[in-house]
Amino acid sequence: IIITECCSLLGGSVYAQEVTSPEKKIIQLQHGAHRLGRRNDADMARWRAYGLGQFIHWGLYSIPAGEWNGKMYNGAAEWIRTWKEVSPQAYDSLIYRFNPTKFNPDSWAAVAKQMGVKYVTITTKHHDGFCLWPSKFTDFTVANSPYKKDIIGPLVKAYDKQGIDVILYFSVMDWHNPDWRYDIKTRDDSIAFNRFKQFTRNQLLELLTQYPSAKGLWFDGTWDKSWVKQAAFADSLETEMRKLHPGLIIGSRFRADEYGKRHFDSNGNLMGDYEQGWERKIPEKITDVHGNDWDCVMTIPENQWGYAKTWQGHIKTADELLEMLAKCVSLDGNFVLNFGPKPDGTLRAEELSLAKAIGDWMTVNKEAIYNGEYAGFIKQDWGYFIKSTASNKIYMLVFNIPVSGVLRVATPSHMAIRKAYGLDNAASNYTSEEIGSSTYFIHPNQQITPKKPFVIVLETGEEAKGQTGGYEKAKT
Ligand SMILES: C[C@@H]1O/C(=N\OC(=O)Nc2ccccc2)[C@@H](O)[C@H](O)[C@@H]1O
Repeated sequence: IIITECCSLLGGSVYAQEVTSPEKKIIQLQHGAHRLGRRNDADMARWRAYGLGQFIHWGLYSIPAGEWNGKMYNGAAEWIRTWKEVSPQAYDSLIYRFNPTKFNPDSWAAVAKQMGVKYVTITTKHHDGFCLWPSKFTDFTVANSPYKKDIIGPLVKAYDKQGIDVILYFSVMDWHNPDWRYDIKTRDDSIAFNRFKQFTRNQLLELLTQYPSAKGLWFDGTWDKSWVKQAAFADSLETEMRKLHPGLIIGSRFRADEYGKRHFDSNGNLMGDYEQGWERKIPEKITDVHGNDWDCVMTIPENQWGYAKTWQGHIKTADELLEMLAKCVSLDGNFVLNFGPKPDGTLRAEELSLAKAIGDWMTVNKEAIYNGEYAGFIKQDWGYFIKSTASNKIYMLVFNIPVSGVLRVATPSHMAIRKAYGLDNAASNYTSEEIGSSTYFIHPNQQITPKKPFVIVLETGEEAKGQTGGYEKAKT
């Protein structure tokens, strides 16, 4: 600044010096990310190709369903135990009312199959500590409910039978366990929490041993200081789980590094195999995901994961959810839609109807979603581009037709469009017109008045050498 000031006083001018930022100091970490960049093994490639997933939140919270003593809880139904109107003991006594007589995992898996999901994430234990499997490490499980039987095993079996992979959701935070602590302040806290850490390790190894076909673990309830301070323990537990279950997929929410950094370590590197930060939100552009794999988990109402008697506010439509799905896959992510089954084991009508609508669309358009990845095309207002790692085709997922009726496409340079046709039926074809360098209009050959989002397939190829089409860049 001084130089600039002197020069300006002398009437000179100082061009901005290219200030090279000092080399970013790498912090030596024992418990940070153990891998840079994406996992490139077959198990992760399978996860990357899913596109569409189902989340299931089911447990004791499904019984009150957001209502207690006739009053409605205005938070997320699965958090009702924390409501000041609810005594923890009274909530925990719900175990004696858990008896989903109409639970039929095959019917859930059939709904998921028709919907077109490739994987399901199911709550084995949510924050309330109630286990949907007969864990040997606590009495607070289905085994001691009127239902008595294991829920997770039959669910895993039913979904595996449909060819839908299973990821097990596990909450580290466990409100029922007396050794759970939000922070470690005293020696007694530390003694109790050490017991809790062993309990957590025992349950996780138990789940991986009982349900070996599970492809991954979706961790939650890991944001409190007590767990954030367990960098070394969590790191060695993650290593132990991966050794017990080669290929296991674990997201960025499980553990913090030794400086308490979560999701991304102190050097900005992703912890775990994919970013788990997109809860009820979707990245806007590809740079928001930093080249990582990621999933977006989404509720149908604003914020209800467990079954809630009445849904407040806006309930997302099938078209909204399809657009979220398209946006996620177009930005290299998976879209995971949540279902909150009723206490009797049935699914609510609104969820069944949305699953059907999404499934009907997926039946026609699934090749644009499965194996989808970022296409590298400039985003256009009419919708989303997805490139298929399987077909190598480019898919245009159209949600907003311009008044001109013509869809603009700017291809990565030197890529020409050879052919364009509708996925709904190849007869609905389109003509591509080159209007500029690597820029095209896609003209429908007939009036398109679709009622649903639709997909145009682009077959592309290398522009002939030297074919500049006479488009000279302006000299500025
Ligand atoms: C999928 C959801 O995951 C949760 N929480 O996720 C969070 O990401 N919580 C959060 C996010 C930012 C800061 C602190 C907590 C749970 O509390 C909720 O009941 C549901 O299971």
